[in-house]
Amino acid sequence: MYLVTAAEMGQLDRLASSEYLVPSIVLMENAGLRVVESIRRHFQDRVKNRRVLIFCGKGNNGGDGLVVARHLLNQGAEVKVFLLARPEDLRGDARTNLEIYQKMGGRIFPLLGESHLQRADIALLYADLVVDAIFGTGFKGAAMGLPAAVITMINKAHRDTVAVDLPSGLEADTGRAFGPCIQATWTVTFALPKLGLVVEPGASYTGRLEVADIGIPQKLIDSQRFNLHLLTPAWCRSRLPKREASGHKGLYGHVLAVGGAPGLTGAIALAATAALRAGAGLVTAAVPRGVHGILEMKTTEVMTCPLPETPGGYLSREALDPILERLAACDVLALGPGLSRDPATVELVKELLPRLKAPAVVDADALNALATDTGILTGNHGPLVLTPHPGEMARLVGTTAARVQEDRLEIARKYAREWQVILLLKGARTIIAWPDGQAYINPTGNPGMATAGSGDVLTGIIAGFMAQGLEPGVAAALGAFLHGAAGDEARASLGQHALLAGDLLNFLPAVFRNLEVEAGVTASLGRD
Ligand SMILES: NC(=O)C1=CN([C@@H]2O[C@H](COP(=O)(O)OP(=O)(O)OC[C@H]3O[C@@H](n4cnc5c(N)ncnc54)[C@H](O)[C@@H]3O)[C@@H](O)[C@H]2O)[C@@H](O)CC1
Ligand SMILES: [K+]
Repeated sequence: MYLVTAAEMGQLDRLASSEYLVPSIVLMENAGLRVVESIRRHFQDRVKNRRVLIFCGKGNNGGDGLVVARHLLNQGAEVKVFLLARPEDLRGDARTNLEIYQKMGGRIFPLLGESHLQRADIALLYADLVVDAIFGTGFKGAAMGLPAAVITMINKAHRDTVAVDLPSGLEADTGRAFGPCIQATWTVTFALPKLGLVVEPGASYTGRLEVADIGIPQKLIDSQRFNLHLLTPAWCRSRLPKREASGHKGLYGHVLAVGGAPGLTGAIALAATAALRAGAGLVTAAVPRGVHGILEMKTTEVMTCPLPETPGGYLSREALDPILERLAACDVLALGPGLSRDPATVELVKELLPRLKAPAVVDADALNALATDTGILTGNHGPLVLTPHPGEMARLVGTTAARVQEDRLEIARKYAREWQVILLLKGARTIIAWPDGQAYINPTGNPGMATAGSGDVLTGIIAGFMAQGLEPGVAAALGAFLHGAAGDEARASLGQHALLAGDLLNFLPAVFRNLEVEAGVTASLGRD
């Protein structure tokens, strides 16, 4: 599903009216109606006598709020509209909707100064629901003065709150809030999700996200060349590798996982097992000779291969040829889990990568090895998926993790293009940037997954998908979604504090099953 900026959404709204002759007031009516339907679901269809407070700004977001007010009034709710503008300041469709509402006897309370706040504050004590229609995509910068005071007052009241299109105070394009911002219980956004709703901290202000169809012609949406996407269950389902009725393990690819070091065999065991869980037919884990026996004990379905090691037990430069030989019989390399930063191993990685023909997933200490010479990435190389966390990304590009976090999307996109790799930048709302400029944002996952070994599982899943023939970019996106979804399943059963990376392996089957059998999971996300 496309993710859009405020300007892109505005352009769609305008083209719907100018090219397809959909009157803008029809779009506003549809927007308001979708919010009313969502509110009805919230109240299990019992809206009569519900006390609903609707806070409206002077723009079209406020206009949507007035449509909501009219329909809820018709349906017997006790509606109060607090208007953060003088009625005569409203223009166009918003003004029309204000006038209709007033003609129906709807009540408007002005919120124009400090002296008006108290009435709203008291009403909030008794409210069953707050509708936030103060600012939408037209908002920029920080809420200050009276709107800031109103937003703070609403948040302090801790009432169920539905945000219309966006939580007020949030910037649609950045997901940042430079002043107070509505903490929504849920948000009904129109036509397509806005970027700021799905990246942090915006996603936390947004609450549960619903995407509502307001009648923008699908043909118009399809004709746009947006290059930012939100991963959805429907997208993932349609890209799951197929299993043939007559299939055998040779059909589903062979992953070679290279990594491991003394004290770090768990990482490679997790990655290798995850590749099998993702459906790879065969997985071989190749590790330093000294820890080979340990890996044999830890894993059952995984094949293992001992490699030359340094006196300290780390992979040595002599492992290069055996790895290349093994790889000739494999479809994909997963490089990095538990590899260590021993200088000999770093040299091995730097010699190995330029010689790869098979596609590879490069993670953990293999990324740290690359950080010592990113010339490998700017030169000729085979298909690569890099899976850095912000710290590893910072080392790769010579900056700090904080700077990477400030500009996650642009940094991921820039280096995916520059290095011609699939760049999966981990963190809350993982980004998967493709070299052609397309980028995907993953909505699954939770803080319980910030635990040792979680990244190794992701590496294995992606490699497992690549082994089954998926394009590296699709494998990375699908892998991120399923990995996060397994974490969400694990949290639902175990809570987030006790979650272990190994639990992700155990919950992956449920995630696959849900994707395979659950049609229509995306209903709440609208059209794909
Ligand atoms: N045809 C359309 O354009 C449609 C628009 N819709 C709604 O319209 C919204 C966009 O409407 P608008 O473009 O009128 O803008 P908004 O209603 O989002 O609000 C913009 C108003 O806030 C002011 N503002 C911006 N930043 C501010 C700040 N930091 N502090 C104080 N005031 C600030 C602006 O000057 C403007 O008056 C969407 O979010 C959506 O809810 C829907 O009705 C669907 C159709
Ligand atoms: K809003």
